[in-house]
Amino acid sequence: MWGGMVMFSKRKALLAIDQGTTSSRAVVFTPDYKVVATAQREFQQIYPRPGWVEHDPDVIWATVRATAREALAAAEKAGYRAEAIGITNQRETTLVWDRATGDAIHNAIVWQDRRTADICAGLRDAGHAGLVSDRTGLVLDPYFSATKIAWVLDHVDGARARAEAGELAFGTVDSWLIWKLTGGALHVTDATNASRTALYDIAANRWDDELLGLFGVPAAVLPDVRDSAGDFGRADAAILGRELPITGVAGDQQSAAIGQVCFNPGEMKSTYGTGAFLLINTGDTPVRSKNKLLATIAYRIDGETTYALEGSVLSAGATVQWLRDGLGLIAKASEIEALAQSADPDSGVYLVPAFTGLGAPYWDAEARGALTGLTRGSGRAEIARAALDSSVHQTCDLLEAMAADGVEARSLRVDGGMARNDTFLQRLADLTGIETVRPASVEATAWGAAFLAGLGCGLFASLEDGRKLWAADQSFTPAGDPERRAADRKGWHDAVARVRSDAV
Ligand SMILES: Nc1ncnc2c1ncn2[C@@H]1O[C@H](COP(=O)(O)OP(=O)(O)O)[C@@H](O)[C@H]1O
Ligand SMILES: O=P(O)(O)OC[C@H](O)CO
Repeated sequence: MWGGMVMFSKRKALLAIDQGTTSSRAVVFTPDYKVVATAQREFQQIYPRPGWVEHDPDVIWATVRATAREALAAAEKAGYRAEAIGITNQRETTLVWDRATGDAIHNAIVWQDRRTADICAGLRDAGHAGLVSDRTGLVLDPYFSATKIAWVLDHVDGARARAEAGELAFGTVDSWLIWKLTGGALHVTDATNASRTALYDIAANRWDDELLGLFGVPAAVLPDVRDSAGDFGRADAAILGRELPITGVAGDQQSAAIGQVCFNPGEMKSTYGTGAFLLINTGDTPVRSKNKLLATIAYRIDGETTYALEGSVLSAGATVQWLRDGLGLIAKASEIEALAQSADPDSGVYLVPAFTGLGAPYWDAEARGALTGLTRGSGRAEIARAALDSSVHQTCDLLEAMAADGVEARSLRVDGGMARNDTFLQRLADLTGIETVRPASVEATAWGAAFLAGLGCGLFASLEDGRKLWAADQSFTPAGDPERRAADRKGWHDAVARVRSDAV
């Protein structure tokens, strides 16, 4: 007791920084997965040309710093003190900065950006797709960082020469944030983020010289790759108010898979945010898909790599946003549920949301969206239902591709903004024929990073500590008529066939 004041020690907590495509969030968790404080800032999307998507690197950093400070302060007020930071991030998004000044030399080129579609097509035509998929588990598509890095080096005056001279650094958003948080002390990333660059040999766990040559990326720009839990330096006291170790890092979809405790082969999650990303744990070996799914690193802990097979859908929640912002059919995303329920279930209307092309299993960067099957009886409700169904059908496409690769799942754990929508989840169970489970907490992505940070700083001993903390909220059991399902799937495939860039 000093001066009449009783000093209580604060309870331990973990700060997750979740830097997403549309917003930056900070969440402070207790070690038993309770949310103590959150802060969130949306930021501007920059669309310089059709198919191009950029973010301002300084805005990414400013929103992360502001939300982290706000969440830490709120947690302190509530009696909690963060012990460590975990970072999770939109993946593939590419930044290049000047090592001397710490300033980015170009806007971040976002994963959705298609500006390098021609470069990818050229490399495919020249027969390089096999090398890329063998080494990286990825397909040759503008989605991944490699061609975006080369684009920046070739379009900013003098950048290529400066990169070769070691003056520039490349990073995905995690690297950029660690660089900023540590005051430029560390240029690092984790294995999950490295596995999304198309420059990383996922089996050998190293940057690949042949790929660096193929894509024209100088090795001097690359970050050091670390385990997903461990030492990522210390956030400078001047930035967050006090020094804090960064001890966990993973790309956001891998982080969600960790938060959803997909630790055994066959355990699967699907996150429905802007896009939708389905990851199934495939154990200690990457599964080489014959159906254009991605083999990726799920996490690397204590030097042991666990792999996942991933299906990436480019537009899921973004389709709901388009109904809200583009068409004005709804005022809020949540209104889509009631509207879709009022639709004629046999309307035959399909929406193919190929706004930025189609992801897995099509990988058609040039495809563009369509609404098909319209009649005079089709209205707002039918379009809303078709919009929700487009995420259901795209999930079915992924599961069918996985099954064709010999990877089957028994149940699907869902999270992300759209997972609040019960109508959507019931349709998902009905059309996939798989039990669909929503966990008690929808914070899987942020929790995954907090959990990794807890592992990295010794608050947790092993992954099994995470499993004990996961609980289900609601299960959606498949129902519905198989004939209607088959007709629905056929209707979807017909609609997709019409938008394919190679369709005749
Ligand atoms: N009730 C709902 N039904 C359908 N979609 C929803 C609902 N609530 C939110 N969404 C969609 O979920 C997305 C937001 O999810 P979130 O996980 O926060 O995304 P991200 O991390 O990609 O920014 C938005 O695209 C929004 O349109
Ligand atoms: O920011 P999100 O949640 O839309 O996730 C983006 C993915 O990481 C892109 O690969």
